Amino acid sequence: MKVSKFGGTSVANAEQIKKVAAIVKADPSRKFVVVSAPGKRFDADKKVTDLLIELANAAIHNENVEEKLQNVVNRYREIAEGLGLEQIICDVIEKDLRTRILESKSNVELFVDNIKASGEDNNAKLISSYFTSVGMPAQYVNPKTAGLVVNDLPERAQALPEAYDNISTLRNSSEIIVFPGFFGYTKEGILRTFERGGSDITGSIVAAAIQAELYENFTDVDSVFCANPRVVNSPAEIEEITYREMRELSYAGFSVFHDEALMPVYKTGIPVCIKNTNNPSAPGTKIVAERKANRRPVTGISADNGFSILYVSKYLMNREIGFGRKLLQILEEENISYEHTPSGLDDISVIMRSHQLTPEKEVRIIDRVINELHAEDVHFRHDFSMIVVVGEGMNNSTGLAARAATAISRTGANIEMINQGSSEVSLAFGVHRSNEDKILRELYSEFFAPVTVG
Ligand SMILES: Nc1ncnc2c1ncn2[C@@H]1O[C@H](COP(=O)(O)OP(=O)(O)O)[C@@H](O)[C@H]1O
Ligand SMILES: N[C@@H](CC(=O)OP(=O)(O)O)C(=O)O
Repeated sequence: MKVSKFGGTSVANAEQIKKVAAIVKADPSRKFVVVSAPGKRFDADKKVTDLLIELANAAIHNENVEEKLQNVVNRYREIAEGLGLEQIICDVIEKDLRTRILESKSNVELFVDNIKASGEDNNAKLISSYFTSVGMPAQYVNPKTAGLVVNDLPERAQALPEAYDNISTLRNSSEIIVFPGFFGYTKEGILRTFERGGSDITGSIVAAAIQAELYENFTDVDSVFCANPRVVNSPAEIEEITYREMRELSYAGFSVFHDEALMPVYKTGIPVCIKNTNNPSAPGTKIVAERKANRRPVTGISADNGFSILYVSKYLMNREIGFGRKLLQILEEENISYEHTPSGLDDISVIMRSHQLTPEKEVRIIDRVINELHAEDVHFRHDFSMIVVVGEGMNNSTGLAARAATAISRTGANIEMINQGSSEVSLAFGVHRSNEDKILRELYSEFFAPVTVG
């Protein structure tokens, strides 16, 4: 049995959904279909999830929501029309959305999560009706009924262990299960969404729960490329990649697959295949526990922006027992997670995602580090990118860091931080955001340009 997840671009309009039906029909083992909300139909288009966020924000600010609501409903109307479905399904969707809009806004996060999740929920209802209408008996399954229980983190929920047992009972269904991605329910029955891009996570949870032979992730590219194709021209395709390589790359910018989606399949050893809805016969990229070695030490290079650095210096810091712990505790108390902590004798930098910071938090953190840890220089710097070079072959390849640093120096950019992960499958460089793209291109030509991936 396979679980096939179709991303936003694969379900963006009627034409795409017809391709999805053909793909599912072509292989009877595709019994579980996880769907996203309709995504972009063209570059300048808006995803339904973004339209829903606009709608939720308008409602919270007591603005007139009618136009924004119609923007969403019209996307489904257009799809239903193109698929030859009865318009009644759109009336059901509109009614559902109006009910959600009228719910209490006293807890803003809860309200927004509930509106956002309707994108996937209503699309799953629509797609299962379409499957049935073309002779593919299908059943929409709500994550609450299926028991996809999650913890109570708004906009970034995580599945609880019992979710897997609950969902496993769906194995015996004789119909194709159409499951909405992106959200689950707490034990108390509160809806919570995953992080953006989180339908990948739902697919992985379902695949692990039903012990699928394969988790297929259908998107709009033939494979995972060695670098972001929006920055590097025609990057090489990756045939096979390990879970840990993919985790490192997804976390740091390979938006094609959500990094958190790797955990459930990794734990159960289920292989993943990234495939193209627009070209399903292409082999795609396989994500596996172990892959055959190739000649290259580097598998991929990713880049992501939105990082800030907290710089702290204090003379004789190295002699002070507990300094690092106390510093990180201050961040913990501000609910901030960190990514890297490169340090010298008398200084330490803490690198974190900037979205966790507010001007007030920054002032509080600086005050506490000065007053409680008696540091001499404490300041934040923003607008950094992390460029991560990843490959299983890196740990037995000498001179790789030197090659990467030399390539970066050719761009004239300054390296703010270097961090070699202890697993030695990754090497991260902190650079100013303005240099991100040119560094990515230079590193790509250093490690990939002369040879084709085998
Ligand atoms: N290294 C990479 N390999 C392939 N695609 C990538 C990579 N990095 C970024 N992408 C982008 O990811 C996109 C697919 O992911 P996403 O937009 O989330 O699709 P979906 O709508 O299927 O969920 C591709 O169109 C591509 O622009
Ligand atoms: N629709 C949600 C969840 C998701 O996974 O979407 P997509 O498959 O289009 O990346 C989002 O936009 O974040």
